[in-house]
Amino acid sequence: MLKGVNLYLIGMMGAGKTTVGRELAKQLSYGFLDADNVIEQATKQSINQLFALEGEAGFRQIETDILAQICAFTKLVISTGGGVILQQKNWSYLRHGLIVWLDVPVELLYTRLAEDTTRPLLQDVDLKQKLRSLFEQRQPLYNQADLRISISEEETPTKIATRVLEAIPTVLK
Ligand SMILES: Nc1ncnc2c1ncn2[C@@H]1O[C@H](COP(=O)(O)OP(=O)(O)O)[C@@H](O)[C@H]1O
Ligand SMILES: O=C(O)C1=C[C@@H](OP(=O)(O)O)[C@@H](O)[C@H](O)C1
Ligand SMILES: [Mg+2]
Repeated sequence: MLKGVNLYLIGMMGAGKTTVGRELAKQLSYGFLDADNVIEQATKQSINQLFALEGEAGFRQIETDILAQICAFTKLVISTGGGVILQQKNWSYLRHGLIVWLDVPVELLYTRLAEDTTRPLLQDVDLKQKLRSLFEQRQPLYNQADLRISISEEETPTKIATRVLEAIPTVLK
């Protein structure tokens, strides 16, 4: 159906990009890459360490460099980090493939991320407030995806992956 074209998952932290991406790759018989994971392997640093060492700006540069390399490959599901949409340049890489936005309400993100310590932007802040403000800033950018999958209440990753696959034919030219 996709003829080898890559599928890029975008959306807020906690939307399930990493979890659903793995499942989608299985269902599509595609390879799977999580961009944050590739960054961690390439730099031998955790995302937390990278933010501490390089700042967010340094992390964004690495993220762009990694995306530039990943997009040269085909037959991949790529789960991006939630902030990938912030850099205009990244869109030129994402547009090599089909871009799917997992749109999950802040309330649900909050319940998923309340105990999380792996996302530097969410530490030592009012979590709900921070998620709200990030969503407000980023929503217009996520909205540039080819496909939006709205997840209003908890569904299994398998179910969500199936919904994505069912929706893809509606946006293929
Ligand atoms: N469909 C789902 N149902 C229940 N929990 C989920 C679902 N998708 C993700 N999660 C959980 O939410 C958290 C964030 O998921 P993750 O895939 O890391 O999101 P992202 O990569 O978009 O930040 C994880 O603890 C994960 O297990
Ligand atoms: O939204 C963001 O700015 C970020 C999202 C994270 O990935 P997930 O979206 O997979 O949590 C990770 O790239 C980093 O902590 C920054
Ligand atoms: Mg992730």
